[in-house]
Amino acid sequence: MLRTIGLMSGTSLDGVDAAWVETDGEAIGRMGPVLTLPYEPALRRDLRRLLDLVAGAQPRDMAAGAHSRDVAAGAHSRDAGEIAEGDPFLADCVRRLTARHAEAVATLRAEVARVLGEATDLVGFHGQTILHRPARPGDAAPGRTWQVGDAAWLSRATGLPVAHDFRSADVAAGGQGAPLVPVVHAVLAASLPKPLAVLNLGGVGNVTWIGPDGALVAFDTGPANGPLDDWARKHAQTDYDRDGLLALAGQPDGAVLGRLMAHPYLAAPPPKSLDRLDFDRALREAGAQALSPQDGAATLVAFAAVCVAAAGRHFPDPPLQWLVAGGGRRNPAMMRALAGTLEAPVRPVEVAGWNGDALEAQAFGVLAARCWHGLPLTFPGTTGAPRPLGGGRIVGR
Ligand SMILES: Nc1ncnc2c1ncn2[C@@H]1O[C@H](COP(=O)(O)OP(=O)(O)OP(=O)(O)O)[C@@H](O)[C@H]1O
Ligand SMILES: CC(=O)N[C@H]1[C@@H]2OC[C@@H](O2)[C@@H](O)[C@@H]1O[C@H](C)C(=O)O
Repeated sequence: MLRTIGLMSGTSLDGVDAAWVETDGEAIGRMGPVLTLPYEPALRRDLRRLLDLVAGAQPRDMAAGAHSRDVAAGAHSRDAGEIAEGDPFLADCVRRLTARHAEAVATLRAEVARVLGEATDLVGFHGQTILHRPARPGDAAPGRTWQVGDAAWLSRATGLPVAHDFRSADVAAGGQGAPLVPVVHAVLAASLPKPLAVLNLGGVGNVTWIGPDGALVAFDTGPANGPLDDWARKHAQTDYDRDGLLALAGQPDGAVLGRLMAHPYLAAPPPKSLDRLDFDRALREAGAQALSPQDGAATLVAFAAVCVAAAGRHFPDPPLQWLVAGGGRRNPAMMRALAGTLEAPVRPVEVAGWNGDALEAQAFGVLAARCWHGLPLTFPGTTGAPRPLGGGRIVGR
């Protein structure tokens, strides 16, 4: 087995998660220490600005109707906006982001040596997604997904081989390029009763349905914490709605929620995936901005839960339970909304003995090992890949 460190910097832009995992890509041996290194506020702000700049003056965010129009017309904006490779602001963000990842690897390696007396063979480096525009059904042009981070620099800094660029081969083959973690959910859930739904509530939500025969259906559900974080930053001057206090003090607005629920993304069949900013325009057009801080937060939470319920309607069979990972499971308003909307029990992944904060980082350790061994990362049921597809590249092997 390979001794891996998986690194994930998610759409919440809050920091880098790192986890040590022993794996051959098909089975998981020991799970070692994990850690999160938060980004300093200036880096968070700059990454958030980078997303806006890359989306460009005419972001392909999905106002109600845009998804179906795209599907019908087979066209949406392909421009990568105002930032291109080599831009000095981008380069500076990448340098600071990669340095923080190197720090995470160094700190975790020291901890692994201390606690387990073990070394590390391979790093799985997701990088930071700054643009995600996979092809939609009917699109003639190929899609694009862009994760930034300097894998060669990280490899030199750590002296380890680094697997990276996990999504682009799938997108080039017509897949969605996301979600990638489902194959790892399936490994972890091997002994759990099926059908099972594993829900990740990050900036964006994604779900993996695992059938009794191991079949996978996975896709992004809709916005989860992303718009809520933006809302809390604007209306409560906090990075996120800690413990759901703002949302719990408000009421979802029926009219705004009704307009959001009509969004074509919810009814669109999988495969499907989202950019962090894809719903911003729809939220504005639905009138969310006019709500009070409390009602706005409650409405965003309710909408995230409605998106998850809509996702459940795309499963072949209802799940026996929903296991929830990601920061959203720490938000009592979110968990309450899910419990009120979904029919099966909703529980944090910790009930299965998993670590809901480290799951994605652990997954990128496993995906790095799969890349190393040439095993597929994506499947027709997960990203809509035309067949099981390998992905990722390794630097420093
Ligand atoms: N105590 C809490 N109360 C409310 N929300 C919380 C709490 N802890 C974390 N969160 C939410 O979880 C978010 C972070 O979640 P997570 O780390 O899973 O996201 P991510 O990995 O960056 O995103 P993605 O999975 O989309 O890539 C925070 O931005 C916040 O919205
Ligand atoms: C393009 C991209 O980075 N997508 C992320 C994002 O964050 C959550 C959701 O949207 C998910 O599809 C994906 O991440 C996880 C790790 C995945 O690929 O499984």
